[in-house]
Amino acid sequence: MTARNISRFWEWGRKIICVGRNYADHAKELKNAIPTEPVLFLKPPSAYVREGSPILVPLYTSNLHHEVELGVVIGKGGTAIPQSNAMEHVAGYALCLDMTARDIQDECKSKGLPWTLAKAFNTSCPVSEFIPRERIPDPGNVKLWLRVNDQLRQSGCTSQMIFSIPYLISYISDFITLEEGDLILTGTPKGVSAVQEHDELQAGIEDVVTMSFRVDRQD
Ligand SMILES: CC(=O)CC(=O)C(=O)O
Ligand SMILES: [Mg+2]
Repeated sequence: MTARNISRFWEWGRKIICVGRNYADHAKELKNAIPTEPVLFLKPPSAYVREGSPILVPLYTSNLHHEVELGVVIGKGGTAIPQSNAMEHVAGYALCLDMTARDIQDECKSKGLPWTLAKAFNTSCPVSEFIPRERIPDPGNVKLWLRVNDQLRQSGCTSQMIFSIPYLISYISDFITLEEGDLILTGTPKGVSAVQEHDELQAGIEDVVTMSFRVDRQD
């Protein structure tokens, strides 16, 4: 059997675990309380989309938002991982978008319903190429940016995260066993806004990676 290559983790069919409200400035812009514990939700592997394929706007939303986030790719699985060992479980990183149907999320929030249709639809998780861990020696201090049609919309630094990457790995693994190939989205800084059909999204981790996606309406 051929060994699977972690650099194509999106093909493995593993979990995508997302952290919400991990930046105070973003929690404030959506008038959410600053969390005292990480807010978690999931996307299925069918959410992945790679450069060259479009982000599809679901037919049921009229307010699709971009959220640029640092993704952490798990290289070694585990349960109840101590914070002190957490970084040993990281194979690398990816730049990710947590595409969000904000109108549907608002409706779900007001009804006390889960965010699944707002967050987990097909193409809701655009990802960059795999970034080996050596290329980001300090993941707690990298700059993320996102432009829509060449206009800067998001610019933030992972130093603003409320919960650090080791804390998140440890916290998540207490409840959900982490497996090799899982991806953790670590939350978005402020500046989220709506995208439309035919928009061009560009995002980057300063000095490390850039990626581009076009937005299309679903047939
Ligand atoms: C309010 C949200 O959509 C939470 C989220 O995904 C985030 O990144 O923050
Ligand atoms: Mg998010």
